[in-house]
Amino acid sequence: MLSPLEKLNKFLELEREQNYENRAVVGGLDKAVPYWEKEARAFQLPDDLISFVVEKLQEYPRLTPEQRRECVHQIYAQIESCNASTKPMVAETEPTPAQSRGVKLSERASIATDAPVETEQHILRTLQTPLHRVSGVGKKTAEALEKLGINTLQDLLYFFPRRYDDYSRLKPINKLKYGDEVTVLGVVQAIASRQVRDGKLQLIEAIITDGTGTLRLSWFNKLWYVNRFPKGTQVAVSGKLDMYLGKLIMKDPEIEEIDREQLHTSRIVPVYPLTADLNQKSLRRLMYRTIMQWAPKVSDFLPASVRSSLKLLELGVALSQAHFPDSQDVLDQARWRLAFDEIFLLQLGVLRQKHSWKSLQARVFDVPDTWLEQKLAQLPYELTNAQKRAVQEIRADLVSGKPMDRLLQGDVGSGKTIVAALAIGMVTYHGAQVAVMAPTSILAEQHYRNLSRVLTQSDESTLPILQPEQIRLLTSDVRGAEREKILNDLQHGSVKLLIGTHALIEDPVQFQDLQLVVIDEQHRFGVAQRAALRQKGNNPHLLVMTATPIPRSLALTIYGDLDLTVMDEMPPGRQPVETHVLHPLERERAYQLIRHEISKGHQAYIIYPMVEQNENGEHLSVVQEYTRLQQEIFPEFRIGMMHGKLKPEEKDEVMAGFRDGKYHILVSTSVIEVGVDVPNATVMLIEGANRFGLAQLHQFRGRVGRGSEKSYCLLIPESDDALENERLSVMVETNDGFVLAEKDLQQRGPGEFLGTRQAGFSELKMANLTDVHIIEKARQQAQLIFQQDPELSLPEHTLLAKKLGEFWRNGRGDIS
Ligand SMILES: Nc1ncnc2c1ncn2[C@@H]1O[C@H](COP(=O)(O)OP(=O)(O)OP(=O)(O)O)[C@@H](O)[C@H]1O
Repeated sequence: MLSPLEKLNKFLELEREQNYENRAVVGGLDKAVPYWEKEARAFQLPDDLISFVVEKLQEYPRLTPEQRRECVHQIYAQIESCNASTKPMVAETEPTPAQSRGVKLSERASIATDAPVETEQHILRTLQTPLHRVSGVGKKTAEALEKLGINTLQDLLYFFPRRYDDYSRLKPINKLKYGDEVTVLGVVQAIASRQVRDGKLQLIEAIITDGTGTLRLSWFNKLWYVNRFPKGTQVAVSGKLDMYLGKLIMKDPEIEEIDREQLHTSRIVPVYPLTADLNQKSLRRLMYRTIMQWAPKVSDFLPASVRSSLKLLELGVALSQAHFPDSQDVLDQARWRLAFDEIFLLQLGVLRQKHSWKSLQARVFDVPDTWLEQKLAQLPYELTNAQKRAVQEIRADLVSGKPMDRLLQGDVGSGKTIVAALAIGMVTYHGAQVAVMAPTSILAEQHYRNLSRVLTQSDESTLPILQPEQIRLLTSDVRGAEREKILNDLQHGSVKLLIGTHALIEDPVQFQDLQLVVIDEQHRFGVAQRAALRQKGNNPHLLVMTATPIPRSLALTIYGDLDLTVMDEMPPGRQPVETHVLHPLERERAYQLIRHEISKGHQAYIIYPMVEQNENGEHLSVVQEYTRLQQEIFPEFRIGMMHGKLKPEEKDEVMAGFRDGKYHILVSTSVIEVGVDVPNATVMLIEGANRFGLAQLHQFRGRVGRGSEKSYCLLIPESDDALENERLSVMVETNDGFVLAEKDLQQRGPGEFLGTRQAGFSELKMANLTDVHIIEKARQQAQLIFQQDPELSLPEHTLLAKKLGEFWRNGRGDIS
């Protein structure tokens, strides 16, 4: 039997669909209303809801179609608000088939008649309900949403539109002009398909009308549109107006069925990301119901002081408006508030992380002045002022009794290795152990070689700090007996310095006395991985190194838990690398420059974006080009080839060969992006340069110009696309890594800039890490709260503490 709300809903649905014939199912209005009213009272629906609906339905027959739609909308809104204040949209038990069948308002109403009174706790718990248990969300929809990472009601509230269609700025059809790019609303008057071009193509044509005129639409090969948008469907179409036989036409427009009820509530309509199993219309309906019911109930975790000082929208309002905005202005405010939340939580977490480390005790590693002076005197060069400052700061950290948390940021070639080596020396001087973690095995191998050379007495340019057997390399390629021996020696303390990839975090790796962790970060490890490696010791000191200069706004956000040392000075004698963007047809000029440099005794790199050609053979690849270069272009030179698919011994052999001058040219993929140090190389040719970000190109370029010889970097994009070349021309204009990083961040956004492997920003849905204004405000507020209540134990911070834990667990993996 249908409940009163189900009956009303059925009636309204038929009304909405203008399905007058079927209205007989629920009887005529004059009969339906008194009957409905009686039943509604028997079901103890709230009196005010009943009288409101009855009053509205009685007006109904006298209304114009436009007013009727408004009336239906008002009834819906009233039921929504009534539902919202009395019961959750959630089935506390598994839904019955009737409950999971559709999206009926009434089902929700009937499920929850005996729902408990909602406390804050209850709401928080309910928001964690898995979607498949939410009434009105079918199994298929729940599964499709799960694919988008949306598992609970709360996730749904934070599942923001991809874009918005602003129907408040619509043009009526009779005002359209040739060339306009517009969105038009109308009803499909006719739609049909026919075969054209000897049956090779299906042409679909439709006519829509909005009462002011008609507009013709056409598509090729979208046969399913004929069934998807039959006559009478209310649609929104977007595209550019063209002319055909003197009449306006929109060719291949985007088309979408429109919910009239939503157009009434908001003229700026959200467009959500979809998967194959979701359609915009039903998803938007689900979102509407969820938002209307739940957004107003969400408790605001931001302390009132923060909200009022920044005049932020209340959280519930911000969530509703971010989905169904009343105007562009409120939408902007809503997005600001939600972006602020994300950065604020990130900053607050970072401050707590720092506080929790700083409250720990760490071992003191003091070295006598004479030790340091003696080591520095053994170097073949004098440290730059920036290097000296970095060494002093690290030395001060190591005697502070608190764990060091330092980020050493220095542009390519600024000499970070020797600074790290001295830090390692200060700790191993006392017999303790050090771990160095790098993001790739090539880089780990490079560090192993460099640090082994610098730290053991192999020639006059090195520091006799460790014996060669005290330094070991551990990557996933090191296996069997060799691995066992390393792990054993590490546990017994005879290995003092272990260098490797994230293999170091794995369980079997046990140190006897780990006291310093050095991470060559390249933004590729998240806070969680740093913490995991740190767990291997007893509050060890931490030094993070990065060669990509990070714009300040970003550094504060992602590395706010670290103290910062910037090495902003290059060793003396460095000349800027002369950079040119060449047309693909000018490749021979590049080859000539390479020949010329090699004839002077120098070496060259040639970089390709791919290891092997893809199926279409579109992109130049290392393997094919290596053969061509060796046979046709440079038969007189020895060429080495390097890419990630080589075996570790092969990589070693190639790198060592290039360093020792056995190869004149090294052709490689991006594996040599960072850390490779061969000062004799003076030319870097980058093919497919358009496929790399500016910061990455700068890293490549940093492989040359490492000595005092003049060096060159040649960029060849795959096409002569003017825009692309414009982007690359920034490389010609500046050698300053900071400028390039800022540009890169603007061009590609933080996700790309930081690299796909960056762990930890999945919780940033609204915020853009380039928005310095929000970052500054969020940082100030986070600092204020943190100074007041570092443990977030005041009653007004209870919700905030909870939210913070949730945010960091979901997005960044850890917070203590
Ligand atoms: N103060 C200095 N004077 C002269 N040469 C130096 C000085 N410091 C370092 N070098 C040399 O500069 C080169 C680059 O140093 P290093 O490899 O440490 O750079 P880096 O900062 O690690 O750069 P990248 O991030 O590109 O690897 C090395 O050949 C090193 O020996």
